[in-house]
Amino acid sequence: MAKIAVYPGSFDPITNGHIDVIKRASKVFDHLIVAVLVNDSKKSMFTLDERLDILKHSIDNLDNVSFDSFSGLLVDYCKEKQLSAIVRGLRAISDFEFELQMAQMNRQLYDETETVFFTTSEQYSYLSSSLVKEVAKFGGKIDGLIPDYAIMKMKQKLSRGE
Ligand SMILES: Cc1cn(CCC(=O)O)c2ccccc12
Repeated sequence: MAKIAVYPGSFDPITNGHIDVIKRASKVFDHLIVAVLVNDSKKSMFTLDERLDILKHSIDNLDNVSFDSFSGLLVDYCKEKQLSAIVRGLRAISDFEFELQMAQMNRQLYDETETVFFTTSEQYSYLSSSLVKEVAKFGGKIDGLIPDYAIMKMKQKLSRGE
């Protein structure tokens, strides 16, 4: 039975740290779905379509990775697709408390899909999408932190004052 995993996130935008996790997880699972979480309560810089577009342009060389979006409970998505695992990335110990809480709640809700953690390369351990956006907003250099396509889209958006 093929082992299919989902890597959920807001990816607003994707960072090179996320990509590091995606590359690592794509080597472990038969197929990896990178799924953008639709969360209307959270103000995002990029729309859902823009985030999916950036993802597809940023990860075009892994043939066992696909893209999707979902709203509602992650475990309902896992149940519907009969997924083996939820992939989550860890940057530093500070990520662990929240991730452990999510993993234990998800197990309580649906104990058929395991949460599997991948540690990102230490060169990205300080990276977050929100910090990158903050730096970009003030004209700071973000080359090497997020994919070039994402940089181009972010510069477009910032130049429009969005
Ligand atoms: C950018 C980024 C955020 N996180 C926290 C979880 C998330 O929001 O996706 C990561 C975990 C591993 C690698 C990179 C990241």
